[in-house]
Parts: sequence; C-alpha cells; structure tokens
Amino acid sequence: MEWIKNGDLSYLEARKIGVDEAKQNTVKEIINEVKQRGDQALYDYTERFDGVKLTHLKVTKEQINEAYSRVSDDVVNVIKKAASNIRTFFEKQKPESWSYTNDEGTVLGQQITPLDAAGVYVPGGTAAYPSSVLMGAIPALVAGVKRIVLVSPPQKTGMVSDGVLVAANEIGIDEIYQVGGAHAIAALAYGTETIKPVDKIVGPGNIFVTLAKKEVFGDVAIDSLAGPSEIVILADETANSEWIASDLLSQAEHDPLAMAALITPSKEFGQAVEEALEKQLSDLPRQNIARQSIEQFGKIILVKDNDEGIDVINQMAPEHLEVVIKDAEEKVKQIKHAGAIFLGPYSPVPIGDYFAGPNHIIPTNGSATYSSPLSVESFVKQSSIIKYSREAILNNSQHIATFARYEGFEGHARAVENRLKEETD
Ligand SMILES: NC(=O)c1ccc[n+]([C@@H]2O[C@H](COP(=O)([O-])OP(=O)(O)OC[C@H]3O[C@@H](n4cnc5c(N)ncnc54)[C@H](O)[C@@H]3O)[C@@H](O)[C@H]2O)c1
Ligand SMILES: N[C@H](CO)Cc1c[nH]c[nH+]1
Ligand SMILES: [Zn+2]
Repeated sequence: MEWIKNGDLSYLEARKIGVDEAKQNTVKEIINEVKQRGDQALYDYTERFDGVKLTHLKVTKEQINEAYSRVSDDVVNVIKKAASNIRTFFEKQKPESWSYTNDEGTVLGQQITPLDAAGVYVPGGTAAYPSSVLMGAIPALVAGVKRIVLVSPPQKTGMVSDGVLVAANEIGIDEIYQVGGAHAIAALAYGTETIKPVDKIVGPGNIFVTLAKKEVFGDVAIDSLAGPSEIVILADETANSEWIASDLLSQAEHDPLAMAALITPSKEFGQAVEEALEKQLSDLPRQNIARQSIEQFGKIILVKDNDEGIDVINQMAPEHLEVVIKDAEEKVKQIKHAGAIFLGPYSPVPIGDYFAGPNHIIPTNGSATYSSPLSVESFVKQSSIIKYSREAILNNSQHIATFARYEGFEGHARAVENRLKEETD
C-alpha cells in the first residue's frame, strides 16, 4: 500500500467516471446499437462480452426451478433472513401522504405515488450478487412499484446466477432478463422488442454499467452512480490491525477499480495493517482482483489526529466508512459526506453488504457529497395538493395579483381577480 502524508487525494482522479474516454465511447456506441437494433444488439453483445449465445432474453419459470435445485437450503434460508431484515429497515422509511387545513380553510398537502416501473441492475460479471436483488428490489416493493424488472448478465453456465434467480423468486419478482452491462441499461432506458422501458433504473455495477446509467440519465431517471466499491477506515491504535486489514480487502476484492484506504494518526498502527494486509492477500481467492485494486488505489493516509482524519473523509465522501477510534459515536457527528457509516470494532462493512438492513447500493466516486443510498424515496414521487377556500382567495388575491403583475403576467393576475368579480357580481 502506498503512504500519503500530505493529504494529497489527486490519485482519486484516475477513478473518476468519464475520465476513461475509450470506455465512455464504447458505452455510447453500445447504447446507440441497442436503440437501433433492439433485441438483436442484446444477443450480439451478450455473446461478445459474456461469451454466451442466448436463445431467449426473458428468464423462464423452468430456469428458476432449475436454479433452486442447485442452491442449498442454507443459502435459501439466509436469503430469506436477509430479505426480512432489509424489509424491516425499509418499512421504516416509507413516506406517507399528508395534508393540513389552515384557519382560512385552505388545504395544502403532499400526495405520494410510487413509480409505475423500475429496472434493477444486478451485477454479474466477476461475481454474482443475489444480495443486490434484495437491496434493489425490496425498497421498490415497499414503495408500491407495480412493475419491477431485473436485468443481470448470464454466467459462464449460460444462465443468470442461481442465487440471483432464487433471491428474485423469494421476493416475488418474475420479470427477469438475462442481459447485463451497458446494453442492459440501454434496453431498460429505451426498450427493445422484448423489454419494455422503465421509468427509473437503479442498481450497482462496474464502470461500464455506471457510465451507461450516466449516459441515459435525462431520458430516464437513475438512482445514483453506484460504481466500483470503496472503503475508507478511520482507525487508531485502539483498533485491531488484522481486522482492519481484512475489512480493507473485503471491498478491494470487488473490482480492480475498487478503492480501499486507511486513515490513521498512528504510523505504527498503519505499518501493522500494511503487514497484515499483505499476508492476508496472499491466500485470498480473489487475490488477483484485490491486488490490482490495492496497487492502484490502496492507500494509508497518515494524519495529525482524528480531526484531521475527518477532514480528509469529508473530502473523499466515500461509499463506505468505518470509524474504529475511541469516541466513535461522538466523532461521527463531524462526518458530513459518507454513504454508509459503520461504527466501532464489531461493524465490518460486509454486515451491511448482506444482512443488517440498510442498502448496500450506495453512491461512489465522491457522489456521496450530494446523493444517498438507494431508499424507498428513490421509488416514489410527490404531487403537491392545493385547495384554496373562498375565504382564502378573497383574502389573498391582492397579494397574488401584485406579484403576477410585477413579473409581467397580467393573465395570471386576472385568473385570480376573476374569482373576486364572480363573488361581487
Ligand atoms: N456502489 C455500490 O453500491 C455497489 C454495490 C455492489 C457492487 N458494486 C460494484 O459492482 C461491480 C460489479 O462488477 P462486475 O464486473 O462483477 O459485474 P457487472 O454486471 O457490473 O458488469 C459485467 C458486465 O460488464 C460488461 N463489460 C465487461 N467488460 C466490458 C468491456 N470491455 N466492454 C464493454 N462492456 C464490458 C459486460 O456486459 C459484463 O456482463 C463492482 O465494481 C462492484 O464493486 C457496487
Ligand atoms: N460491497 C458492495 C457495495 O459496494 C455490496 C456487496 C454485495 N455483495 C458483496 N458486497
Ligand atoms: Zn462488498
């Protein structure tokens, strides 16, 4: 791991979405092809990028049944348990419609309506993510979205991962297409012969998926840019170096573009973590991916004290943050920008990745400065409700007409004043 002593975060520029023009051009081309050639482009890209020659796009009931025969009861049970924890968390987020009536009889309020159709991207390139099925679709179900569509690339077996199909079936989602990458995002945005477009696309993915979401935004809504995973840990000498090293690797193993950083005021502690990480890396099954991530973006940032560490965190706005210092709960109040904050020695990020309840679909690449983890709110819209009483319009028409005429809108002023005329005629 490389050490940074002067707080220079310029190394993060290389991970910025869009910095790689070649990838951006590839994604633009893929989206255009899907717009023009529909289903046929999906078949062609799946063969090219996933090495699978599909015969159909929509996952069949038989494929789902087949998937169950290969997934152990233990895994089905943990999917059920995680789904229940996630649902409990999101039920608490459910926004309600509300209204109030003032003394003049005016009714003002907010009506909540779920989206008609949402598409959930479930990654499936170097690993399969049944957990992302639960994280993407359960908040949509709680919000009341009627049509929830899943897309996920086929594995080497020629099928979407068994676990993904089982997780989808466990929560009652049956519109699943075996396509991934930028072409799946384009299909959800613009539609093809088989896939009807959706109103909003959510879910995490690699750089191609994230670039594609950014590209279709505006024609369709998206959640956030939830790209390659990130972990930043603020830890001092009170923390366990072996545990911290394994937490860094837990996210580095996702993607060569994943980012793992330790911020610490203790040089000795940083050295202990560095040593432990090197040892642990040597027998990690996804060593190849994790090593690329650590070599490019694995850093130990030495700070003067924990307060300086928090300043660095606020500049990084990481997807995941672990705070393993004395007084973690007190210090956390100073953190402004982080997607998910894990407090204390017993809260490694994987508890949130799989099980605790809050979403693991979280903004990356500094976008936690302005966006939030996927939530029930991501799947609803608000309509304002306004009903003036006779008394209210009589009392306020003068104010409104004055404002309208000041802006040069005589028609607006008359629309209000005509109500008065009717009253006095
Ligand atoms: N931020 C979050 O909330 C969050 C949550 C879970 C996972 N993740 C991230 O999701 C990602 C999953 O990545 P993955 O690769 O395993 O699966 P993925 O499904 O995101 O991407 C795989 C697809 O990428 C496309 N692709 C691969 N190489 C390509 C190329 N050269 N040109 C064009 N398209 C290409 C292919 O279509 C392939 O099917 C990881 O980066 C992980 O860190 C993020
Ligand atoms: N760490 C990922 C979010 O960046 C979520 C995940 C799913 N499975 C394993 N991890
Ligand atoms: Zn993870």
